[in-house]
Amino acid sequence: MARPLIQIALDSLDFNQTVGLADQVAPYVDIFEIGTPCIKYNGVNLVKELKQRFPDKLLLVDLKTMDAGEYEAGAFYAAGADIVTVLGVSGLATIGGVIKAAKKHGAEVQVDLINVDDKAFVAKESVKLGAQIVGIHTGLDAQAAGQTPFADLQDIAALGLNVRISVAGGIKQSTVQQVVASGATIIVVGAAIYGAPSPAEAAREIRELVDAAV
Ligand SMILES: O=C(CO)[C@H](O)[C@H](O)COP(=O)(O)O
Repeated sequence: MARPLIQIALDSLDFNQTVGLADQVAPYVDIFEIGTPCIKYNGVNLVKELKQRFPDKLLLVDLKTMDAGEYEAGAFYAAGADIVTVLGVSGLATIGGVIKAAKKHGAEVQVDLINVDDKAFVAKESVKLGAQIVGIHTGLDAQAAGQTPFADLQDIAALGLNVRISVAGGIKQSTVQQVVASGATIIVVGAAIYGAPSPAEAAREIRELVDAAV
């Protein structure tokens, strides 16, 4: 099994706090995710700053695009994004537009299955269109209502699609090995790292647990 990648969700609105957190956890993570509220607040300048400071990290911009896929995503790929997210609920035309923009920049696309009813259908069609990653995602509001991503992860992994599977939604030390065993190859962690007394220590623990699970 290839070593799963760890993605830190940088979900603060504050530019300097975001860069500071990235700096603290950099030794333990593979992907910096600029979270949706953060990218809306800070825009392309933050993409450029993180790319310049951390050229060896993958940079995911969590646009959660809903329309105008090629146009919206293009600017973020041009600024340095390696991966941009598009919503599965947006429809295949929008997903296809983001894939077109990604191809122009030699970059990748993650289709976020958050709130998609027929996740298997959208995952299969996204792979046919050329998406490299599908995201199983229980959002922050759904987490607050008690939902988790675990059952959906198992269902999508069981399809055996030729695609990387990302999982997000309250993943923490006690669940990280379970999601690796279920087939996730990108493990997204936000609050369990940035909300910890020592984010660097929390990220180090997650790294050790993920590596031990392979
Ligand atoms: O994309 C997000 C919310 O829409 C979050 O960044 C993602 O859920 C990861 O954060 P956490 O680990 O705190 O759930």
